[in-house]
Amino acid sequence: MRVLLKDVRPYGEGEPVDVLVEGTTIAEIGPELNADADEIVQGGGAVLLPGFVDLHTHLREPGREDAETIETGSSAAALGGYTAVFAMANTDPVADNAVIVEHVWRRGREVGLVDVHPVGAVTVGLAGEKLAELGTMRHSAAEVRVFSDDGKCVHDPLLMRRALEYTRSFGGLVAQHAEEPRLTVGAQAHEGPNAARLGLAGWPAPAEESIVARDCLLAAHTGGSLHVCHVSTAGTAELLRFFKDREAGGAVSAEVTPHHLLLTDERLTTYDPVNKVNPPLRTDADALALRQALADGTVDCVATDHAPHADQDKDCEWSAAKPGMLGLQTALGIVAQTMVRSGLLDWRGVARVLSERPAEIAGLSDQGRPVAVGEPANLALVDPDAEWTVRAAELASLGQNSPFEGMRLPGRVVATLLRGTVTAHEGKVRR
Ligand SMILES: NC(=O)N[C@@H](CC(=O)O)C(=O)O
Repeated sequence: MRVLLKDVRPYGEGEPVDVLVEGTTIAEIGPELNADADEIVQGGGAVLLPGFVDLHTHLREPGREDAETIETGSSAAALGGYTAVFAMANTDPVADNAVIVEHVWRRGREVGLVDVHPVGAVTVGLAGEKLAELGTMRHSAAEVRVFSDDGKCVHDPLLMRRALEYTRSFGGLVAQHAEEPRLTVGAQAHEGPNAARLGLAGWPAPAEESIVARDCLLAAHTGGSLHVCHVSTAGTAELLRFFKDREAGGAVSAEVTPHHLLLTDERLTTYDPVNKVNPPLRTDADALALRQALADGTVDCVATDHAPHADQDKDCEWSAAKPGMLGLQTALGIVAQTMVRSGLLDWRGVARVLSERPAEIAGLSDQGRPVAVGEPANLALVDPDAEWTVRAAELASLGQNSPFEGMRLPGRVVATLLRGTVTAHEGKVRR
């Protein structure tokens, strides 16, 4: 199979070139290639990037196939420019053993639109009491490297220490949902004037920051690898800056979500649960600090925390609604808007935060690679100028809980290629 990408600009730099993909790899790059191809994708000067890697996706299968399935979530991922996603473990049953992670991994392969890497739970049933069989999941067919109780915090410091020590022995990573549960009992919104005015119980910034500080100390002490999920406060960015500068032995990485880059708790006045998410939308100052931290590398990457929910879990009163937002098909647009249009990142920077760093953090050798001859053809082709309007009903996810409904976003994904095969083109998935 030969696919010819015409008139594309790798990393948005220089004059347009053609890129010939042969089999699974990039075979040739040059101006006006005259190659016989089975398929020609017209780029029209669009930006060619390495395919995106999402360290934080909820695919809901097994258990809540009314909200998302591995198939619908994979479609959303391909349409969003992703070539690999990490499926969080908070399914039902929980992905805390080899049988479940192998099921998720196999189903991802059957669908074939994106590499689905299951995340293993850190503790049995996400209960925070006993370590799950991390080594067994590591040595299963799914080869799990990333472990997380996301949705819940591993709040027992001794368990967290053991998880960091144990995963270190096989090059694994603990991705922490940083939320001190004693400080967020009943919490509904960012603790501040808006929550007070609206009568919503507050989720204070130190509930996140105290766990981040503790875990950075534990990572340094154990030499384990910590990844901080969905950083949401300016204070967390400051802590990461401090700990990353110290080079104290452990490896610390962090992600920010598109919604925390763009949205704030000003949106809560309508009490529309589409804006309910964990950690909560915070202040303007937090969002600006997070953009800065992403631009200067303090926060390594963007991860979606794509969290689809069925209508009955969102179309209800605020306190009963589940937290979470769709993210896979809008991530690029929001990064383009908040980071590229603002001048904080160029397209090489976008490749870093959406592809290269997440692939490195997760230890993927065939993703996040340069757009260059001989490299695997995992690619996202992006029209930087095309604006589009978000319509949740038109997104591939089963859940429709997008807070970006009706928004116009720049940066449209024209095509996605997974190992040389076009998985999405002009808004349609290829199966
Ligand atoms: N991020 C969210 O708001 N929701 C996540 C889990 C969680 O972190 O609560 C989900 O699984 O729905």
